Amino acid sequence: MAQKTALVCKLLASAVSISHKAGKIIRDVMKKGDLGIIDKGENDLQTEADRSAQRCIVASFKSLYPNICIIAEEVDKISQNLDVPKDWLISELDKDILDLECPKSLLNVTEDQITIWIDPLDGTSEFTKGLIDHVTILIGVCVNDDAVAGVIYQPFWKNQGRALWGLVGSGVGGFELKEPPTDNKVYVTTRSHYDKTIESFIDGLKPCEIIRVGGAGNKVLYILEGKAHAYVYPSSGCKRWDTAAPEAVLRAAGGILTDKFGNKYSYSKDNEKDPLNKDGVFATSPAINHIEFMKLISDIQSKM
Ligand SMILES: Nc1ncnc2c1ncn2[C@@H]1O[C@H](COP(=O)(O)O)[C@@H](O)[C@H]1OP(=O)(O)O
Ligand SMILES: [Mg+2]
Repeated sequence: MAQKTALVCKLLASAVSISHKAGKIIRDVMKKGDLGIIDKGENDLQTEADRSAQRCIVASFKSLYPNICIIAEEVDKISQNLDVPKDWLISELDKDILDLECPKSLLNVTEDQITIWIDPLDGTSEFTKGLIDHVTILIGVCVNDDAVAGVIYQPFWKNQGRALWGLVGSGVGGFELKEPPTDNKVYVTTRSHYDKTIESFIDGLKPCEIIRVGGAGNKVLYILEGKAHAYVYPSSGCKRWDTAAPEAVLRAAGGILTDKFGNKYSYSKDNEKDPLNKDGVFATSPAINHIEFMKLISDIQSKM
């Protein structure tokens, strides 16, 4: 008898397929040239690409899994309109993901345990400035408190886009996992939310190389592709939809993401009303001892 596909694997297979369509929607908005920028508040923008990509992703998930809790970044009326063109409703399941063996611990997960956190366009500030390589689509599948599966989709990778995925207990795919250099330490941090607090942290980390780029998904990709040892963001501002998918892919690769005290964020649906990662984001490569790294962070904090 054919084995039933586990729910988490099905959700990841959907996420990969849906991300390809949302990526095409984002590329089309960019091609059209009118981004329809709205300022949501201090240093927090939204464009037609954010709105349309979210509508595609949420409408597709809702039509396939009507009972699963979905939390997406954009909360305005347009973004919440799920009456989308028919070809925006993606029901295919990515075949490579369906071929994966689901880790034992995730085999019996039920719909009520799941929360899907969605950032339809991470790196909006960079997108509006034409820094399209910083942009990603983030879809994180969480079971109770934990981010267990995720897709980081780069819509502008080689002009066609690619989906990078991870499943905790199984592995990662869609890219080549690389180790960071063994000589000097490289840290990646914010481009658009840089301030005095971050500058002091960075000063405490020296000697090192600092790379400033946009997007939480993009920064975790720097780690996964061996271009950085850690992602350092000591301030508030990033939300659970920014970190759910990146954390899942990073964990699947053997890395860790926590707040500045070394504590994990919870991705349960209870966080819907307060999704802020208020104690920052510190993510490390599988090649780095996260506990040792957080001791260094704690020393820097005590001196500030
Ligand atoms: N102060 C903030 N206000 C709004 N969004 C923030 C803030 N800080 C971080 N973010 C979100 O976290 C991501 C990573 O931050 P940064 O690039 O500054 O390191 C950003 O791309 C942005 O997501 P988004 O672009 O989806 O709004
Ligand atoms: Mg974001």
